[in-house]
Amino acid sequence: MTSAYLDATQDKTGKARRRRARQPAGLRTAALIQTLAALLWIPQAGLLSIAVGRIADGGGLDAAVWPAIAIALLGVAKSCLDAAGGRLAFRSARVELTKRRARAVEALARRSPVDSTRHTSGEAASIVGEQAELIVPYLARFQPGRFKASAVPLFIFACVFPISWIAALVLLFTMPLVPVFMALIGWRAQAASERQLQATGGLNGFLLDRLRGLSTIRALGAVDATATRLRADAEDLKTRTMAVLRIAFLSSAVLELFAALGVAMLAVYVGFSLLGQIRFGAWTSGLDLTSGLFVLLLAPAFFEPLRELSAVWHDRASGEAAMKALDALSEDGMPLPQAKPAPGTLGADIRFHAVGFRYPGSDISAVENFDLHIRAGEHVALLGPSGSGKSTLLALAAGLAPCETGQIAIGRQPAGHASRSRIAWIGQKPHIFAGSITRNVSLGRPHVSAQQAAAALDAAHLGNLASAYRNRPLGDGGAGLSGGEALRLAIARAAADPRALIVLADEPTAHLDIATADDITESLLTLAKGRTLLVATHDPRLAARMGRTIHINPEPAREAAE
Ligand SMILES: Nc1ncnc2c1ncn2[C@@H]1O[C@H](COP(=O)(O)OP(=O)(O)OP(=O)(O)O)[C@@H](O)[C@H]1O
Repeated sequence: MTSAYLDATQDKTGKARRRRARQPAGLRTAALIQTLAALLWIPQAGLLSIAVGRIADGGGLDAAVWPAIAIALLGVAKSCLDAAGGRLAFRSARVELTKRRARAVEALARRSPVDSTRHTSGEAASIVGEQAELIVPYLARFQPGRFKASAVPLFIFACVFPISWIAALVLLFTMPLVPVFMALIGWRAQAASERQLQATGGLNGFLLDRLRGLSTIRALGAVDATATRLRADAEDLKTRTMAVLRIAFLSSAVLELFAALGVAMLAVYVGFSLLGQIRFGAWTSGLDLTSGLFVLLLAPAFFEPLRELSAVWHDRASGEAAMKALDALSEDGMPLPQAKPAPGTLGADIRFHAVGFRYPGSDISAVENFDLHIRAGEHVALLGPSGSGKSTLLALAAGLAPCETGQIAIGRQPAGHASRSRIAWIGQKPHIFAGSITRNVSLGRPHVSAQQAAAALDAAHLGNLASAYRNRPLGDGGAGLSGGEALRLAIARAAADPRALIVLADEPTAHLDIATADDITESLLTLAKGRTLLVATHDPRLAARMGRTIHINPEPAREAAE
């Protein structure tokens, strides 16, 4: 069986290109098994016609015993083959889905977190978790169904033609109408399914985003506007889902109509032939009961695979749309730096050499030709106006995005995968997970023990809070913690990791009152003892506590040792 579904692969330049991929071997075998099961109806129908013919010729019930036993045995074999084929198809489809999901998740994990062209989290979760499931019925039911629908009618046609050319002709003329109409409908179904999946992903993304920002929405009185938008999106999704369902029902109705017409025409022909009213169409003088019944029994079986195919026709549209969405997720955007580890130790000094960087889709460089050497154990502040590229420099040093020009070395290693394990990052808005404080500090890292997490909490002056929350989990997004406490928790996360030789902190004292800011500064300095510290800040009090301050301007950076 030839290939039939789309696949996205990466060429050398990282661009995704589409090609037709071969079906998994399991699906091809499953299609063959299911087709064989359907073909067993031909000998069953033959035996049934012979048995009825013998009884009608006065042979009595005895003449029908052996055919009846053979029919029963064939029936058992048919059921077993059908079940085995279905099972194999389902398993192969799930394996294929897992492969595609893994590919999409790996591609997502390869992308830089600072790439704003990434899919929204809600949309990605919706595609990987929910929409991807639509691939299973498509592969497990539609693909074998299509093979069956192209093979079984041919065999039945080959059996009917030697008995009656007119019956074969009826089948021949009614059959092509079915695929033609289904193709026409399928065309629209594909577009409708894509629109529906887009709406589902969009709604999920919107919902997740607004749930995260619920307190902002409430605080600024935007609840009504958000609810109205949500209602409009839900209505839109409903309309698109109904469009898909309408097309699915229409395709089934069209097929049932043509199948019923074909069977009815054959029944009329066979009936009148047996009554002796029609004497043409058969190769011999006319149809007898055995051959007439055989043709009549095969007629529904001729259309059966096509009817089954129409029942799963909309699976194709939604399955291919889901594959497209999953493949789009698998496309690479701005990758995390993947530089191969160089010989030599990681070290704790940072060297920026002629570093330049531009965000995807932006015409302006966020950082241009930046040079700086930070010695191991040194504490440095990056000071500069908003938008001058301080956070970007920190992200580049953390190996969260590749430099466009120049390079950054951590010790003797290029900033990237290897160096990330040596760096602790304290972001502007640390994410606090729902759960215990200790788990929020250890984050499940195997090299961070419960004792290290407790010591880090003490060092970040969160010991009392940790005792108060011993039996109580923190709420979603850090509900229950003040802004200063959330920042201290982020400091504790960094302090708990004994492998982190370098600490990067992005505006750790922003939006805090002077007393809390001073407190955070002290915690940061305690954490950074014996480690390299690079802080992006607007806070002159924090900068004054560092060993050196680097002033950054949007123009080429200038260094001022203080
Ligand atoms: N993820 C992003 N995608 C696209 N552009 C971005 C992204 N993050 C920052 N920028 C742009 O890059 C430039 C530098 O931003 P950056 O956040 O590094 O500045 P900053 O000096 O840290 O600013 P602030 O002090 O306000 O935090 C800005 O023009 C900003 O709009």
